[in-house]
Amino acid sequence: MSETAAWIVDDDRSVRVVLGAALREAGFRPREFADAEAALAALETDEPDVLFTDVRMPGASGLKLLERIGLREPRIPVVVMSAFTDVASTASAYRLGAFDYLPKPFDLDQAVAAARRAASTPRSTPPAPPLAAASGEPELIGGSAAMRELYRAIGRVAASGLGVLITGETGTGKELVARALHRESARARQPFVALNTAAIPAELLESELFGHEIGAFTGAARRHAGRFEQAEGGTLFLDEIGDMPLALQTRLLRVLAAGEFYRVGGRELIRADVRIVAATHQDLDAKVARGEFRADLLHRLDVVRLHLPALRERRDDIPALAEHFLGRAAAVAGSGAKRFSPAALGALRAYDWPGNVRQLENLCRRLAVLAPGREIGVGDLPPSLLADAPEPEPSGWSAALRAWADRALAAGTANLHAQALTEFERVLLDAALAAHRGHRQHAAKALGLGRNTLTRKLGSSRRKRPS
Ligand SMILES: Nc1ncnc2c1ncn2[C@@H]1O[C@H](COP(=O)(O)OP(=O)(O)OP(=O)(O)O)[C@@H](O)[C@H]1O
Repeated sequence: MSETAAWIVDDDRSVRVVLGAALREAGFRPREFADAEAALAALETDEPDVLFTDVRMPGASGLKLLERIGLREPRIPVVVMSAFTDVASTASAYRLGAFDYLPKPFDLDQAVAAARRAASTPRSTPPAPPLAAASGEPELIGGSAAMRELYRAIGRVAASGLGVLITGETGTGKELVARALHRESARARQPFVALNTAAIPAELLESELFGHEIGAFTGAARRHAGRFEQAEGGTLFLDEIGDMPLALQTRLLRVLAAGEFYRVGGRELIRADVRIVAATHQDLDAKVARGEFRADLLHRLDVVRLHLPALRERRDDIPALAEHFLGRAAAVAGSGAKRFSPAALGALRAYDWPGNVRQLENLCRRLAVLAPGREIGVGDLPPSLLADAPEPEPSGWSAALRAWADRALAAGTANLHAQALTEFERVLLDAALAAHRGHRQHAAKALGLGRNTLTRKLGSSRRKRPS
């Protein structure tokens, strides 16, 4: 590769050095800047083929830099790097014309791949105009890797205006994602209209979608604007699209293809400038195979697919969600601030949540009102939740232990057995004490040890603990 100039703007020297080295190795010519002002000054006389920028820096932020580059040299592809991976940050970067958004800490291969893509993409697309995001709606919560990836995808596709199909089990937040897609799109100031296909009787669905004229059918006493009309210029969210009857699927497909429709019983042709975001918890490909869903409609809706993982597949998000819902529910109920004990949070984390986030939210609402004390303990949780909790599997840590042992043996580490035992006890004792807020007697009981044994072990584990 001929030498392609890659600029790195980051106040963190270690990021500049590590990323610079990786880019150099990949054939780029890196140049480093500690702040946005220095990069802007350099732009007076030189120009990179790709520019990486951090967001939070002393002086002008990376987003400000992106905006200024957009005004001066809109063809320079800018890759934004940030630890802030929520939908709003990601989407505002894309709105300001970012070429890509890398969540920090990032993988160097990912960064190099982004640089290659940027350098080889024809530079003709001007950035989309900036747009103030509406707010006040519930924000998506969760910082697990799966959710961060989702925020990034939302940020990327929101502004594109493409049709999106959101898949995921019931209660995983599909409607919230649809709202975020709308909020971060150029249609944000137009209406967001939702229709749950499964909640409306099949015979009423057509007039719900397309509206009807007076007398179009028995009981149609007034002209009614359908959801398509209500959503004009904005986004129509079709939830549970898999439940749409075949005849209506055919009509929907025609409307989407033609961009216009008639109300039921109407003669006036109505324009449909609507972005469709559809959602389903069903396997639509299987429905297509069974002849229950039109393949051509699926292709039309499924331009981009966003999958929402089940809550049990991102257990790391459970404590933050639970605390958020509990705080909100307690405020609404006026029942005073409450919190979960660490052991209760552990139990919530272990449960499988077949109803996903909605089930967790409902439980928190109940607990905010019904749990007596300020701290919600394991005993306040419904027994069904505890009975279903799977026995934790030791296989996860035994694999990690094995990997550690293999490495330590290869490195010729001395006293392997003693080291492993010390660590084993330390982790167990710390976990039990944390779960019982430092109460030794309770922690000992939970571990199946006598109190004196626990105290002795604590003494020796503290002595052996590396400083
Ligand atoms: N990541 C999240 N952060 C905060 N709240 C969430 C999150 N995910 C879901 N919720 C909340 O959980 C509830 C269910 O979410 P939502 O209605 O979007 O799910 P859904 O997947 O559309 O469900 P269904 O398939 O049953 O229609 C809502 O009250 C929503 O606000």
